[in-house]
Order: sequence, then C-alpha cells, then structure tokens
Amino acid sequence: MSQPFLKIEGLTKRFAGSGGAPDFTVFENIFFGIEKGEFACIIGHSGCGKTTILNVLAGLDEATEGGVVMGGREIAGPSLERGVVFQSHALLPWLTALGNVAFGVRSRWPQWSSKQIEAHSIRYLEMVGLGGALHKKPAELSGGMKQRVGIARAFAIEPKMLLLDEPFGALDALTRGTIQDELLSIVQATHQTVFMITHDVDEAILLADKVLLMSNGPYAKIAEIVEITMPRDRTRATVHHDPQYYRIRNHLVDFLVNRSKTYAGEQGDDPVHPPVVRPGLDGGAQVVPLAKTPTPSDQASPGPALRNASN
Ligand SMILES: Nc1ncnc2c1ncn2[C@@H]1O[C@H](COP(=O)(O)OP(=O)(O)OP(=O)(O)O)[C@@H](O)[C@H]1O
Repeated sequence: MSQPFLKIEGLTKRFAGSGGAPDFTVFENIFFGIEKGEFACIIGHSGCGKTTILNVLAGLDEATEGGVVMGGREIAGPSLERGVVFQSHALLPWLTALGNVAFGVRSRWPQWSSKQIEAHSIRYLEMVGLGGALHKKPAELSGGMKQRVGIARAFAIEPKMLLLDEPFGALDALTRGTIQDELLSIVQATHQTVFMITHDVDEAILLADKVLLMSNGPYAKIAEIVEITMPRDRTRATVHHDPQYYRIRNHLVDFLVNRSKTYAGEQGDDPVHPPVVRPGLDGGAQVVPLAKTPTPSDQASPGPALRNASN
C-alpha cells in the first residue's frame, strides 16, 4: 500500500508533573496521513492539543513519543519545506509588506537576483489582493491585511506543506469570508497540501477535503476522520445549496457538542485506524431541505457510514 505524503505515527505529548503531581498527557497515539494536494482541517475543543500537533509538524516542538514523516523523511526541526501561518500574523514590523514576503523568498532561493525576488513576492501579494499596499509597514495595515501578508509570505516560499493555525480567528466575519475565498482559489490553483486548525465548522466544510475530529483531552485522540464529500469546486456562495452540507455540518456539530467528551480515554478501539465517516452517504442518508438553517433536531444522528481508514 502506498504511503501518504505526510504520515503521523503514534504521536504522544506528555508534560512532567511538578512537585509530585502526576504527568499530564495531552494526547496519545495520534495516527493520521495527509496525501499530496490534500487539505486537512483539525477540529477539537480548546486544550486538546491541536497547536501542539501543528508545532510538531512545523518542527517547532517535539513529541514525547512517535514521529512525523514527510515525503519519506522524518521531520526534525523547522524547514522552508513547511510554511506556517499563525493566528497572530507575526510580521517583522520594520519591513514593508513586500519586505516581509521578500525576506522569506530570499531565504528560500538565495541565488535569485533582487529583481527576481521582488517580482515573485509581488505576484503572491497580488494574489491576496495587496498589490496596492506593497510598501506599507504592518502598523499601517488592518488586521485582515496583515493576515493576508502572512498568507502571501507562507505561499511565496512554495512550501511542500502549509500549516495554518486558526489563520482567520482574529478577523471580523466579512474579512474572514473574503480571505477564505482567496485561500480557496489559491489552493485550487496551486494544489497545495494544507493542514489547518480551525474552530469554525463552516470554514472546515468549505475548505477541507477531510476533517480530523479530536476528542477532548487529556489523552485526546483522533476520534474520527470526516470526508467532505461535496464537489471540490464549491464556493462560499454555493456550499449551503447542497443538501450534503447540512448532513456534514450536523455530524461535526454533534461530535463537538455531544460526543467529543465520551471519546476521551475510550478503550478497545484502534488508534492506528480511526473510523472514516461520510455523513449521509453509504446508507442512512438524512434528508434536510435546501437552504434550511440547522436546528437542534437536525443534529440527531445523521446515520453516517463508518469504515476503517487505510492510512
Ligand atoms: N509547558 C506546559 N506544561 C504543561 N501543560 C502544557 C504546557 N504547554 C501546554 N500545555 C497544555 O497542553 C495542552 C494543549 O495545548 P494546545 O495549545 O496544543 O491546545 P489547543 O487544542 O491548540 O488549544 P486551543 O484551541 O485553545 O488553541 C493544554 O491543555 C495546555 O494547557
């Protein structure tokens, strides 16, 4: 069987207890894979360890046990092969938007001329709608614009893997929607492989090919992998016209509200093969009228089909 592009195997994070307190296990035995060109979102309650997992993928933190293999090589430290966008934009305040993007591009391709670096950086800033703000410093940019610079900077180094930690979490709903659209079109054009943390179920359904659902900590784990089975050309304007949207949404909300607690510490299941779920497909389809706002009664069991993950 072929190996996924990114393979997470038996990842465990424990913190040693101080002053005689027992060790604290945030998560244990995390296994999942991401294929090249796939967009995976991870959702789970606060504190279950999502950022810790992303930091391990970025090479910024170490797991207590287990490892991560990308493109056949073990991840051991930060690399320009992985671009990271944090919730806070983390721009260099003394550089312009162009300077911030060019900084990463220069590190990635040190042999390039200044002209090449500038042209490449401008191309990515234009992609996120910042062609008119190239020479502004972070203090002169709005929150949404700063986050766009962060996204342009991460994409411009053309990483093999993009890691996004709630990149739109601090933005207002309108700006968030616009940047989601921009991200969607860039990802569709570049076939970028992405791992993204979000708390927003709708964002995950719009952007992801699959959603990893994490149970609550301590001893958090990947409880399910939900496939987003809607056509890839979905957009923010059309996604909720598809009845499948409600089935998936209800399944995700039901997990977060009702089931995420009971998965913690559950015995007898197979962490190497978390169940793969396709809500509403392969039997038990739940019929929800078009363009209907989900109600609590919609969140009753959508009858998902369960089968084992192959990675
Ligand atoms: N140095 C530390 N010592 C002990 N526990 C820690 C330490 N650093 C982090 N933790 C714990 O690790 C857990 C996971 O944190 P992490 O930030 O990865 O969670 P998260 O799922 O990303 O949360 P959020 O959604 O709120 O960002 C938390 O319970 C946190 O308290």
